[in-house]
Amino acid sequence: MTCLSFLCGRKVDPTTRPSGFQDELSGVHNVNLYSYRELRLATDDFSPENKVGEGGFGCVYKGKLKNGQVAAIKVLSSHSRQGIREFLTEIQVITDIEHENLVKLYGCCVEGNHRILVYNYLENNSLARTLLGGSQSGIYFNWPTRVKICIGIASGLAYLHKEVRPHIIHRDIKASNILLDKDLTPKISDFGLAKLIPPNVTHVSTRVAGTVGYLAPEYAITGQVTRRVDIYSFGILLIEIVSGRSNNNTRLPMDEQYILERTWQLYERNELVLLVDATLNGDFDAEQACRFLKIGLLCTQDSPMLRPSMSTVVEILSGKKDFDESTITKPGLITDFRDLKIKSNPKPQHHLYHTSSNQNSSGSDTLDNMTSTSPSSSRATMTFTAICDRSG
Ligand SMILES: Nc1ncnc2c1ncn2[C@@H]1O[C@H](COP(=O)(O)OP(=O)(O)OP(=O)(O)O)[C@@H](O)[C@H]1O
Repeated sequence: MTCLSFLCGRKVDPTTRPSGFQDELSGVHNVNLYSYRELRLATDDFSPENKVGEGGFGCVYKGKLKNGQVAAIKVLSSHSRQGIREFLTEIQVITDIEHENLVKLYGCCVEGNHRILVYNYLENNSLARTLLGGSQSGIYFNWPTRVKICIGIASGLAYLHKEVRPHIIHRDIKASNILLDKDLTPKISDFGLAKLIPPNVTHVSTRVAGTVGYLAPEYAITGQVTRRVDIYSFGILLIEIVSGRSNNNTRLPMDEQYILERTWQLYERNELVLLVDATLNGDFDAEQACRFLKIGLLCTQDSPMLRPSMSTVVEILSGKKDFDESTITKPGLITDFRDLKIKSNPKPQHHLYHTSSNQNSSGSDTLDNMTSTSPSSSRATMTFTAICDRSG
């Protein structure tokens, strides 16, 4: 492994180098650069036995690096233009960032057409696969563990939003992007869609990208990204963690399928406790659990300005700060913008809440209209144009 600044630059064959690579990384220093050979050796030539998962951009392998570190080695699909863009963003955003609740990027490999990211290896997979993925994982998430996970994710996000300069908006907070280490400490991962917010800027306008079910309505409509977009997604995730179910479950009766609608119904009936995961068998602090669900509602309020900042959320979750329950207003519900259409190109329009039959492990569709993915991608990523059609 070579530890280099990309400014000094290790020479990469210009004929095979991904175009724009050095330009885009011109501000990134101290990226560890691994040779392809080292990563091949680390993973026993990327053997299927070492494969630990697969996402939209390629396979992930467990491997042992030359220095003895165990790593997760994410090999990006060589065909995917989106993969290159997100690969670069990931490096730009999280190189040099360290926080207990953020995944650590050890470095990358850029050799010929190979583009590989190397992370610290996290033993207990993602929340989507474990907590929301049924009982097969064998992990029991008791109530104190869930509390720790919720506060950990909130702390990681608060750090991105407030501590890091420039501030970072993640844009794809969801259960499959929360990995768990051996102690079930949560680590936010997948910074491929993240946006850096320059000083004194309140929002950045982009094309809509994110995951249906976690997407803040105002962002889906306007494409304006603010930190409140992450806060909305966090609110959904918080409710998922307390309830142990994913945000959209089509096996449930119609009026229970969308978790946020269900939470609001139960809140209005003063029956929030019914939403708490039944697998806890009543072994939880009911007052705290209902409080967490109400914080989920605070974070998903329709008006972005009413959502608390992530640092406030950390304080409320940890019981250091109170909030006035009577201030909770109606959440931004998918049903409120049923006529928001997502136009897929070149196929006919898809409603936001029914984008496609392809689903990722958390049961969510991923939207990203920046570019198209390789045909082999397992992720439901398509070319989209968001249009707001209120004419019915
Ligand atoms: N640092 C890591 N340590 C251990 N396993 C990991 C690590 N990173 C990823 N994985 C495994 O690889 C799988 C795929 O991860 P990846 O980030 O590529 O995609 P994803 O987030 O699951 O899906 P998508 O690309 O659709 O968002 C994860 O579900 C997890 O099982």
